[in-house]
Amino acid sequence: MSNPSLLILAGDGIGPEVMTEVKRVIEWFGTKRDLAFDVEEDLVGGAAYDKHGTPLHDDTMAKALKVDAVLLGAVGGPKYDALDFSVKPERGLLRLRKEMDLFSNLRPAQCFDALADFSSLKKDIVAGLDIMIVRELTSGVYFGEPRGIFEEGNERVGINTQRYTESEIDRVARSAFELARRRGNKVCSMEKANVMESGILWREVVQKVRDTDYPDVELSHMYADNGAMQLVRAPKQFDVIVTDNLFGDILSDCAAMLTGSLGMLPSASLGAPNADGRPKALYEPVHGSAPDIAGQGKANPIACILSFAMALRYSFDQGDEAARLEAAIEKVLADGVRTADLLGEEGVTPVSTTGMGDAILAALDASL
Ligand SMILES: NC(=O)c1ccc[n+]([C@@H]2O[C@H](COP(=O)([O-])OP(=O)(O)OC[C@H]3O[C@@H](n4cnc5c(N)ncnc54)[C@H](O)[C@@H]3O)[C@@H](O)[C@H]2O)c1
Ligand SMILES: CC(C)[C@H](C(=O)O)[C@@H](O)C(=O)O
Ligand SMILES: [Mg+2]
Repeated sequence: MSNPSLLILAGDGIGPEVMTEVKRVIEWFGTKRDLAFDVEEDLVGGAAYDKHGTPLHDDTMAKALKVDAVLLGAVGGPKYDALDFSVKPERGLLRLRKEMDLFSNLRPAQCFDALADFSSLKKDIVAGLDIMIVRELTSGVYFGEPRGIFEEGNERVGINTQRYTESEIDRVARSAFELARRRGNKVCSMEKANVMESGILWREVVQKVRDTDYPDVELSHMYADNGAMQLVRAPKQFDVIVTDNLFGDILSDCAAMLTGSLGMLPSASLGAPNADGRPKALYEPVHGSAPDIAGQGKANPIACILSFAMALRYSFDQGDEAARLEAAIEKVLADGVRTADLLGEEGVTPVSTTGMGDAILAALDASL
């Protein structure tokens, strides 16, 4: 049988730096756990624009549709700020999400014990935190039509459209309820049904899916602005949060900070299962290309490495190996190893991106 296939798209800024550490981890699983992957690499974002004049070449798109999973680093950067909107690096990522139909974006926020003191919130508010944000990823205001900048009278008007069909809401709600059943059995759905019709429909459909097929799962509804406040006030009240594309983007950055750093938060973007039961999937850290620290060896690779752990669990049915990798990261943090974004304690000297990779590989060796 051939090895499972991975397409690595490291992208821009710190993307290639953190992905270098992920590649070492992938090699480790191949040599030490007999879990080898066929890895192919390609360009996305600004890196693809520099070579091809487009943030995602059609050949790369075709490869992404063929492989078992895609791992992505990050896209974007100030060098590309002035580009036409249609070829901006971020469009490459949005095309991947849309054409792979990755409608369910899982963004866990877990607080590692060793970092509870480091969160901007008080320790008792975040210690033991384990929530999962399910963000709808292929619709809503990111993709709705009409959109654009138009002339209207003697001025211009910028338009984006929030649009959700019942089936789009239904499928992401199901993925949230399925996940909840494997966790704390609780879903909180967030929208703004008080001001948006799309929010009214969202609330109705989520409730119907629950009443019809998931009556055993506890469901609550919350306005997304209150949700943001509650995430900072008492985040442990949540188990699974399901929300739309834009609210999910914002709420997941907020949740990331509960865990100490944006450099800690992984994500999985999943589509419908193929014939073999494996979903179309793309794994990426929640953070961006961090232009302020790019090229300095300072980036925290943990979010990207944890994204590979999610790939092991959700694409390759290797939950035990994913847990091994997560435990190695937990051990490294408990031992006090810190990249610069995780500083806060007195007298700690930060390690580089590679230094963090070295420590994680050593902890993996020690796990054998
Ligand atoms: N999925 C993605 O590829 C993605 C996500 C968000 C932003 N972006 C893009 O990235 C560029 C920069 O955006 P931004 O500055 O708003 O967000 P960002 O996530 O790149 O950075 C925000 C802050 O967090 C820090 N940070 C982020 N990841 C880190 C890591 N791994 N280790 C240490 N510190 C880290 C950065 O140094 C910065 O101070 C923009 O072009 C944006 O569009 C891409
Ligand atoms: C880079 C950008 C397109 C992206 C988004 O807005 O979805 C990012 O912020 C994210 O959270 O993955
Ligand atoms: Mg974002």
